[in-house]
Amino acid sequence: MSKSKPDPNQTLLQWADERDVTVENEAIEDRLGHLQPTLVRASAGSGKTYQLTARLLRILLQGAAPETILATTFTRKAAGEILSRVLISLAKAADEDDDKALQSLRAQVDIPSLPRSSCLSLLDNLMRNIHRLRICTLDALFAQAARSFPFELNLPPAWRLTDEIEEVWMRERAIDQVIGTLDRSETIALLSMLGRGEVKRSVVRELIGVVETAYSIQRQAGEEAWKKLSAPALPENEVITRAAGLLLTAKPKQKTLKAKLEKMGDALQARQFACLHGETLITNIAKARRSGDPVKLGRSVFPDGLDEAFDVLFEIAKSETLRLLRAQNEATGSVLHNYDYQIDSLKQSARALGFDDVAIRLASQFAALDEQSVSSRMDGAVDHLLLDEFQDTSPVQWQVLRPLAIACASDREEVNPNATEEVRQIPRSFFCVGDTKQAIYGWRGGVAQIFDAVAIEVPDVEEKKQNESFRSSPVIMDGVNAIFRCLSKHPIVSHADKTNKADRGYHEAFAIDKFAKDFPVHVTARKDLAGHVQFVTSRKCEGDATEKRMTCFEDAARIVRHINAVAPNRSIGILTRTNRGVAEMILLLEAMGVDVSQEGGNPLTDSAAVEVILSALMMADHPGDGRWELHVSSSPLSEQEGFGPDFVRNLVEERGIAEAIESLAATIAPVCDSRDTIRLKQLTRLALAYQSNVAPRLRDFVRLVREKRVERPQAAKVRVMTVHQSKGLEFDAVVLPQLDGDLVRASGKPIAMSKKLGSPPEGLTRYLSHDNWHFLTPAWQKAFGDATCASMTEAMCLMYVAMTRARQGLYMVVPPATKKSYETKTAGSLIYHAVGSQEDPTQPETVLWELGQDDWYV
Ligand SMILES: Nc1ncnc2c1ncn2[C@@H]1O[C@H](COP(=O)(O)OP(=O)(O)OP(=O)(O)O)[C@@H](O)[C@H]1O
Repeated sequence: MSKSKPDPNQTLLQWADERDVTVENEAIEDRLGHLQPTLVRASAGSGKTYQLTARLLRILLQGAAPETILATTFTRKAAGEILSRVLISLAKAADEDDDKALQSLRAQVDIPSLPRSSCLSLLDNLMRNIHRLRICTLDALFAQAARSFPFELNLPPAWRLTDEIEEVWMRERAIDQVIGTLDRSETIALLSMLGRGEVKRSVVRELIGVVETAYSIQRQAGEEAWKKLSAPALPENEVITRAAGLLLTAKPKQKTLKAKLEKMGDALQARQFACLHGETLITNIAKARRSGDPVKLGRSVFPDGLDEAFDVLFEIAKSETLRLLRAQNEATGSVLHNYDYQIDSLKQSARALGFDDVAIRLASQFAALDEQSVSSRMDGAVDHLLLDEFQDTSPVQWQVLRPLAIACASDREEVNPNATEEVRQIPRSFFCVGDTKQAIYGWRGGVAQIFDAVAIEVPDVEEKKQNESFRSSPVIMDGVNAIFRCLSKHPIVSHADKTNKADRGYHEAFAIDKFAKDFPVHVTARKDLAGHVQFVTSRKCEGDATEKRMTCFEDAARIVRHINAVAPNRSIGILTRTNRGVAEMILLLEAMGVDVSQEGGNPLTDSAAVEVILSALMMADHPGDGRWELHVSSSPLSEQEGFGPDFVRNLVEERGIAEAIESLAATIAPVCDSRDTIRLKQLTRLALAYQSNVAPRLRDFVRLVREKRVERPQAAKVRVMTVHQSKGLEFDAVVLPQLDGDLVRASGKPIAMSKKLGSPPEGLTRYLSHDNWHFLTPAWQKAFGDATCASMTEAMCLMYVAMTRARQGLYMVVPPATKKSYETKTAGSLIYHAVGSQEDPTQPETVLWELGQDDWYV
């Protein structure tokens, strides 16, 4: 029977189904052959999601069953975006009236003869099996995988996942329990060790700091890793006495030298070494030993005969510094060990686990399993693995994914031995895409070099590069190239001491230089688009850093208001470094009358109506506290008969939190505007979800509402967010008002020493300020240097992500520099030197650099 025309008795889908199986699939398969394992290193806007979607569609068009495909990405939003792109492309291509869509799908999947009927039948198949197609975040995948290994992972029966609020709550309880295990003298000793000899913070704050920064890495490395950094013993007693004598009897001509030697000699004689911490003379001794020059103080050279005493001084300072660091490390390890026990017991008894818990348990389990067993137990066989945003994958996550990746990339000639009968036997495949220039989640454990691990560990991977943007105009690309390819012009790089690896500056310079040298020339397919790049100083401001920031924000807000007024349909993204910056910017824009929304949303407490309801709940929970009653008394709620703490408590007890809130909201609704009404509805929805908790308490719900961000249903054209939140998004114009903070800020994170990338660290230490790095062994100096390099690289990545969100307009506002040389370690200064601006950066309201035309939006 001819398959060229539909049988009137068949549905179009049945006809298409049959056609596919007999004719077109053969054509498609012939055309596709085996899919080579592929690793795509792609620049911003070059269509990573587009390519991943193309690969996914090709696999599906080849006839693979949806359940054999696993695609992962970084956020739920991105996962939703991929799925909707798959469905929309198919739906449009299946539409008989849309020839253009079919052509563009053919181009996307690289099958010029792709019949429309195949799109229709695949769409139909997918719609019926949508639940089988796994496009998810790594977190979701791991949670799902953990369900296949409940015994091996020692999971409590009927376990569930925690949310971020519950995690914080459990952490606080576990810290309380840790403190409960210590008596007063132990607490003081612990605090002193954690604070390296000083008690600066309360025990709770100190422990929260330790847990936040170090718990996750200790879980991978184990407590023993904190003992790897050793402290040398003090020189022998008589050696110290002799050195003290040499220092005290020396006769330099200059008074300053004499005073310094006496101070040092006295300290040695009295065995009081505390004054050696941060002592310039020690730094100068280290410098002289490196260069071979004599030891100096300022410009004055010490007399001969003191070298032995200087070496002893240095050794004492080294021993003291490393001894305190070692004690701090051991205290950190032991307190985290205690914390681990407490949090684990809490989670076991609540039968709850966080995403990190799941990933760590899986990683240790998977390390012991072979590829086939992992693949077969991952909730059904995975034949096709597609990894998006790969640069943000952590070493722990890669440990879990590696066996699957290797299984999918190997044996491509063979079909999966675990595949069921019904599943079409399609050769397996592996695809991975990401951009190391966008690795901005180092703090979560993401390591851009993981990318290189894929190239080495996955067999036969074909590497591809993609640096053509489908997003940005030529002007934006020229701007991005001009900045990032010339970063090394900054004095941080050109003046760096390239001989001193114990110097933080050396590693920072190295990172910037490498980023610039590795930066590929970006080109664009959007040659038709106009564009404008402008780098300006703000108005003059004599105030402190906060006032200077606010002046930049105000000037940035004016740029936004102008573009929004003349081109209201253009999308504008204002990207800040901090959450605080987001809140400040929103207030400013709202005060200027600009309709603005926040990415990720605000807590619902941005609505006065929600605040009133929360006060009513708090009033019921704390009847003795008059604040809540006072707040509620000025609202329509108080006009209800019998309204008071008992009224609300009874309402909640009888009808549950969600219904009680709905009822209270109904009373307020008549005086609410549409924005408040939407927020009230969202509050009710939040209460409905919260109600399913085991023991819902009013005050915990109020806390949840105050912390949880809820997006407005419709984003405004002007959106404010942090650079981190802007990842994956694009705007017609991007405004960057916060380019003057330190590029790298102290994170307090421990430093890890690892032999092999992706394997757990062998040694851990708390941070040591950079002027003490000369006391470290070369191996530890390297570990500190690598961490510095990683932080600086991440700062470059943040700049890159921010600038490449722009399609056509890019506006950067910095405060006027304090010196003409503008040699600060800030993004603004880097840009200034990279583009070779000849303008005076100390002048306010000055265009330091500009490309393109300012009427791009007409
Ligand atoms: N080959 C292509 N042909 C036409 N348009 C494309 C192509 N690839 C991507 N695009 C379009 O270019 C824009 C950027 O694509 P996409 O979001 O996939 O980039 P990306 O590489 O994921 O970007 P980023 O990493 O910066 O988030 C999108 O609007 C997309 O539809």
